[in-house]
Amino acid sequence: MAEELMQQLRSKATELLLREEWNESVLAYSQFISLCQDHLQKTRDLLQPDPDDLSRLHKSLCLALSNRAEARSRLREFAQALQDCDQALKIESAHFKTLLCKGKILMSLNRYAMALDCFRAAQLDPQSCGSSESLNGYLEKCKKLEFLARTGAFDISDWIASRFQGKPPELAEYIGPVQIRKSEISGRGLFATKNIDAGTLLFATKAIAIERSILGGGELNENAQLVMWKNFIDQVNNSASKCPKTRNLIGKLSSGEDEFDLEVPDISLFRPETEEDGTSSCFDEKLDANRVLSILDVNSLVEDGVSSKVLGKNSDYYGIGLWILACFINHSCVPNARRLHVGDHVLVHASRDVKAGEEVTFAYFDVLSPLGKRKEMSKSWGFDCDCKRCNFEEGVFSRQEMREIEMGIERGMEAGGVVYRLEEGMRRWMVRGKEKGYLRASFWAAFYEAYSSEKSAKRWGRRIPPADSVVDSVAEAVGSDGRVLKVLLERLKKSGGVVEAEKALKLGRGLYGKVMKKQAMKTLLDLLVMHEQKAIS
Ligand SMILES: C[S@@+](CC[C@H](N)C(=O)[O-])C[C@H]1O[C@@H](n2cnc3c(N)ncnc32)[C@H](O)[C@@H]1O
Repeated sequence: MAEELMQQLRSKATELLLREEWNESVLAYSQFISLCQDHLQKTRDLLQPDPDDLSRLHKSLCLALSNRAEARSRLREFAQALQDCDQALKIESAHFKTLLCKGKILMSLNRYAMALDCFRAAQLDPQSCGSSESLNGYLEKCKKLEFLARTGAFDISDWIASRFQGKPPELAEYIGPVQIRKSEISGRGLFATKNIDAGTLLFATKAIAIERSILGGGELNENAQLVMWKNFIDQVNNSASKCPKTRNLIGKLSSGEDEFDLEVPDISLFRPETEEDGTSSCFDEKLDANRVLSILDVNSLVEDGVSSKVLGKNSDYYGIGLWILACFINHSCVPNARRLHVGDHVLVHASRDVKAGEEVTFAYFDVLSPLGKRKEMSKSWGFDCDCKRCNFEEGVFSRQEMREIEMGIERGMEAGGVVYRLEEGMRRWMVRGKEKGYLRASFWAAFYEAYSSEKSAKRWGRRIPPADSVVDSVAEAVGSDGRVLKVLLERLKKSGGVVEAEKALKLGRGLYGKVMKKQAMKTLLDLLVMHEQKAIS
């Protein structure tokens, strides 16, 4: 009787699995597994259990656990799916299907080294011959990702060479020379553990959740943004409910209050290989819905896709996401890092040379803007920026002459005139070195306009500084930026020059990172100029 019921349940579960009805299939397998375990226990309790019966039941149980793992992995319930795999492998340590399933789950969780062990073990199973093609495919992909996760040696050259056609390249999660420490800016921050040169990848991480949409203008836009925000919150909650580790990590993020008291998590916690540490049990009490909202408010980032940005495609495109490790980076108006979005990954690299022990910062908003505008933007982020540039500029912007320059801009003063007055002012106020770069960055719009127009360049001639020295000082102060690089590229196009070409490549590395070969970088820089020209015309 029990045998018959088991047979029926097994057929039903298999059918549901084949029909890809994952939830129902999990339920049916769970019933079958429980019956099978009972039956196994009863058979074992017999005075003389039949070894064939035991072996048959073990096989059935192993296969059912393996199939339930497959269904659970399709539902992205990875933790439970892994438990099923481990139970199945306890019964049959070389079970091909289970090893393949476990390898795929571990790969989805970015635990490449462990996934490789599974695929290699599966290769030893004689059953693997029939499925060798897909197994070899996974094995090769996993080897590549394991190498990337270990070395951070990403290369997106081919994708750029194809003008971002097709899917973005497959990337791994990687953590480079950084650690989390208490920050003098606020709460915790990310710090360099060694000297790093511009373009070096600091880390790459995949989003916990991303919600993307094409938004139109007006009221519709506002409604669509609300819907997006709601979907995004649902996605985050969904990820958190399915993975205790994700839940635990989200719980470590700032909700914007009492940042000074927040614990400083060890960077190893963010490595995909690190198992859940058990603290999640007390976690649910802390992570209520309001807290999730505050956490997302403080930590979510707008996606800045390199492909759409460079090609100027889909200007209405909007994506919002949560990239956990990036959440520990504080803002500075003199940032030393940038982010590059490729697919669902964010790659954070140094945008200029960074010293060991220096805090890694990126810009939450446009830092090529004057102090007043930056203060507004920082307020809307819920903090008052207290960086050295803001502190320095507080003093300078209170000068009467500075106010006159700002008023001149409002009244439509010619860009060359603004630049001239600012440069003259800096000479009189004895502003030197980096601080010159700060103020030039604040008035970048005027510099940009002055250098972009032939008429202005002719009119102001030597009374305004040469563009390349301004580009150098702004890049040194605030790191690489597409608009700054563009001025250099325009000059390069007109007058050539090896030094300028090298300088442009260095700025390009600061802007996009070292994740592409020289030729691909040149292609990207050409695309950048073409897009800017289109945007201007
Ligand atoms: C994404 S978190 C950055 C990491 C955060 N410090 C932590 O301990 O988790 C953003 C929050 O950090 C703080 N923050 C970031 N940059 C700041 C700055 N320049 N000045 C003051 N507070 C800043 C603000 O409270 C902001 O809401």
